[in-house]
Amino acid sequence: MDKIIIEGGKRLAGTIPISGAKNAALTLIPCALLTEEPLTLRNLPRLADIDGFQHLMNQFGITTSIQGTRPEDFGRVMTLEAPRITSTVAPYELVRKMRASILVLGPMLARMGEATVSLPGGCAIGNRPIDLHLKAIEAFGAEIELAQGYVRARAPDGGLPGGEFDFPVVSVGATENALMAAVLANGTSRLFNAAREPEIVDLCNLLVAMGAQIEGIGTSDLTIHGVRRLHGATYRVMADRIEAGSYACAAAITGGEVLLEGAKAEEMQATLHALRNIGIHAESEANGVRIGANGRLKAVNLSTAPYPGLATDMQAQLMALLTRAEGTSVLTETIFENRYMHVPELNRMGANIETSGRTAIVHGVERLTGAEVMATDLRASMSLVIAGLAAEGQTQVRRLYHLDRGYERLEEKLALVGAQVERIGDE
Ligand SMILES: CC(=O)N[C@H]1[C@@H](OP(=O)(O)OP(=O)(O)OC[C@H]2O[C@@H](n3ccc(=O)[nH]c3=O)[C@H](O)[C@@H]2O)O[C@H](CO)[C@@H](O)[C@@H]1O
Ligand SMILES: C=C(OP(=O)(O)O)C(=O)O
Repeated sequence: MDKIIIEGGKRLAGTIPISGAKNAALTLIPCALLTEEPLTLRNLPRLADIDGFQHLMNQFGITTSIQGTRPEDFGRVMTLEAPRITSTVAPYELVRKMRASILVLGPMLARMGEATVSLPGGCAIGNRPIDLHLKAIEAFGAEIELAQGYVRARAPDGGLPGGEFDFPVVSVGATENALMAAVLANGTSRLFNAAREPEIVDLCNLLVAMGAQIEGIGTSDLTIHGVRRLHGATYRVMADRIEAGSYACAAAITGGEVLLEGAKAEEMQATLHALRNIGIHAESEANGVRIGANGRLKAVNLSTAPYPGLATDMQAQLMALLTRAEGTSVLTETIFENRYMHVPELNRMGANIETSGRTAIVHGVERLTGAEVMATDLRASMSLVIAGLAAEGQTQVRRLYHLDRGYERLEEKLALVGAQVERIGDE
């Protein structure tokens, strides 16, 4: 299994190109199910999750072609074309590897009047149910059946009528599924307390480019007037605000200065606000966001929340940064119940963190020391890389398949700004 070896203590300086957003790409790709015409997505990140989603789309009879396969290219262009759907089943084998597969439920149902998708199951960061995905499309007129680990959704003859749903909890994925189900409904649908994440805005913008009629984009109340058909489009995936925030933490913990090229400050305000409170300079520039640190870090209290609050996907990376701050920080994770798996590993590197339920208390330490570490989820793995960049000596991060789900060519990007980092296969 591959591992990354980091020699800590190098100050990061220079420019890091920010890739297209994984979490946007994973909801834009299933939009290809909504039209017979080609959908071309530009700036797709090269990630294991994108490859997995491509396989899933192929399973439905959708053809996919990719440009930009030169090793030196960041980002790719994928054209998906679905003149005919040959299967409406998303099998366990593919869904198991990638939770976001559930996002085919809404568009498949909208196009074909039925969809059968394996239940994704729990995962490392928490239980992650899909009840709200199902309730929202039920409210639009679908019949749902659960059997043998699969969810089967059917629309009445003539298609989904559309309807209203008020989310009791803000859910990014359920909002996305509901939107993709509603765009081809016979009537008007309304979503209340919908998620407002920039990735949802990106999805709405693509759907509108395909001919959908959506009001309230960027707010928590969305009105979707169903249309008879959608057409193809060419669309550029938004920049990855979580990748950008992760590299901001990496630069900050080394006292470095980097330009996060392509990052959009307005989409990562909560992260930039947290960084400024920690004592980091963060400025928006024409072609990205500039991060500068002078080495001194201040403790802060942070709590995750749905957008525009602080993203849960930034919690682990900010915690790694705060291990080196002066004083004690308190972090509260309000979105997922089990998202502190990086804590024991960070403590093995010399951090001093205690957890109690959803709270983590981070007592800043003078120094971190390199260690062999591994984590069980994507952002937790990144937090170990960040700690490793500041640690004395060598850190080895294992189980890279987590990082490969969400960070395009991590070691190359870090090397660009002066990190001493190498990926090796040890088997
Ligand atoms: C591919 C993708 O975009 N993943 C992101 C998406 O995940 P995902 O869409 O899975 O996360 P949700 O926004 O749905 O989850 C938010 C909360 O709602 C709960 N919930 C969700 C659905 C449901 O049917 N019932 C329910 O109770 C979850 O357990 C969680 O406590 O948003 C999360 C929250 O910003 C991010 O951490 C993930 O990176
Ligand atoms: C939790 C994440 O992703 P996913 O929902 O794909 O597991 C993430 O991006 O941090």
